[in-house]
Amino acid sequence: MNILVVDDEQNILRTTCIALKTMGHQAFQASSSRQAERVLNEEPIDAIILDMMLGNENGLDYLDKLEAEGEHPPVVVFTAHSSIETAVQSMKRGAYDYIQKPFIPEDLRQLLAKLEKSLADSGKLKELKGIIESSNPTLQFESNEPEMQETFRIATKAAASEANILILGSSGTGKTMLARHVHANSQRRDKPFVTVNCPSLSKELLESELFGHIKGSFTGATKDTWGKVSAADGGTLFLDEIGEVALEIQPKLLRLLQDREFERVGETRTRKANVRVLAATNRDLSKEVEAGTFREDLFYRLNVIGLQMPSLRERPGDILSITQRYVDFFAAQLGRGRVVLAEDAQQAIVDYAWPGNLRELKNVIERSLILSEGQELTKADLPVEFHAESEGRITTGSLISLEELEAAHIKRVVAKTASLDEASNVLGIDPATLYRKRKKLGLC
Ligand SMILES: Nc1ncnc2c1ncn2[C@@H]1O[C@H](COP(=O)(O)OP(=O)(O)OP(=O)(O)O)[C@@H](O)[C@H]1O
Repeated sequence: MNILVVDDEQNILRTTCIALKTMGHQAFQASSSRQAERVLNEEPIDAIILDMMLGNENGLDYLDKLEAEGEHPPVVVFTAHSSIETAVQSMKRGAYDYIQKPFIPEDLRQLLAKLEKSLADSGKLKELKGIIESSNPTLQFESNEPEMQETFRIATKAAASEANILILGSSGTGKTMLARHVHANSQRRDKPFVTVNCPSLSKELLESELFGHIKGSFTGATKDTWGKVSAADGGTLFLDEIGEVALEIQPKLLRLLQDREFERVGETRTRKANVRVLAATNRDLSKEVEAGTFREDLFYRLNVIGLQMPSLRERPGDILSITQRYVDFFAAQLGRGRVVLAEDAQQAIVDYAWPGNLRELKNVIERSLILSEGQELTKADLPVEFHAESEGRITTGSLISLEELEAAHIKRVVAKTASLDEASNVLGIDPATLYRKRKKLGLC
């Protein structure tokens, strides 16, 4: 851990810092609250050891100030042997624990081990909460399809290494879940898994989100922040939609990958971060490299191991087992007991193109279960796109206008293909024309 010791007695500062270093921590020192503020602004501190007697300052006042400012690292208070009252006061005012002076190193070691565990637990708790909130059915990392088996095999093997991994695949194929799976099977599993969603932020905000910034470095930077790179220190940084990162930021990412170095926005001081980077994209990054919109050196650094997530349509042998998982999960959530997938529903699900992949499958099953009743889910319970062929069937020769025929045909081809690019290929028109036609015919 990075620990800040705040004490005005130089020899105590020195001996405590030596003891901390011997225990494998990084020690920082300050002999006044002002110095402590400075260190807190400059270093990602995990815990503070604070003496109650800071010359003519009172440690309790400083503790109150930290509390008033909001979130701060946990504080362990140093108290004199005789002042148990102060120790109790400090705990009431937000200190994590206290230690009496003079202390023996073993007491300090035990207290910090307890603190480290509780920090790790609260980090895990946050992560677990995130997973529960996104309410995922149990994930399936087994497959009947050779291509998917190969991806899972390499992912599991690579998890144990420190290699950066680039996960390619269309939207909703499970890239993020695979990245989490890699982290959960890595040596870093007890450290944070931190996601940065690259396209959701402007160039400036993305840089600050990644590396942090110092107060006043741009409009709206009202206080110093530590970015996600610092938050992921010791763990895994997952860069989602890496293909969207602006060219200006790419050299900074390259430096992080190459030298593990970065600077906060508005600061010249270089910092180190021990992060493993996993990245994902639904773009063809090698084409982006050819087009000059993605740096080749960054591409190779990220792509030490490349994993390809096939689309759901390319995994016909897995569709029904995953569907059953989703049915079981949502049925349990809705208190419906066991729900069976009728044969006509199974057939319709296998025949459908699933352009939105696993995400779409999950949504379709959730929605169908919410809207249906009984212990069987039939084709009739599935959404309208599953009935296009049979209801109001339109064929060549039907007494309808050319425009209606064209609309019906485009709609069915789009439903049966995995992407709009593929649909435009089948239709023999370019993607821009397909877009215009869909718009004109009210299909998008
Ligand atoms: N291995 C799996 N088994 C079962 N369901 C899965 C699996 N992986 C992903 N899913 C489901 O699919 C949904 C989409 O997964 P995920 O967010 O990982 O896809 P993605 O490829 O990262 O999507 P995007 O590119 O849009 O970010 C998730 O909500 C999850 O429930």
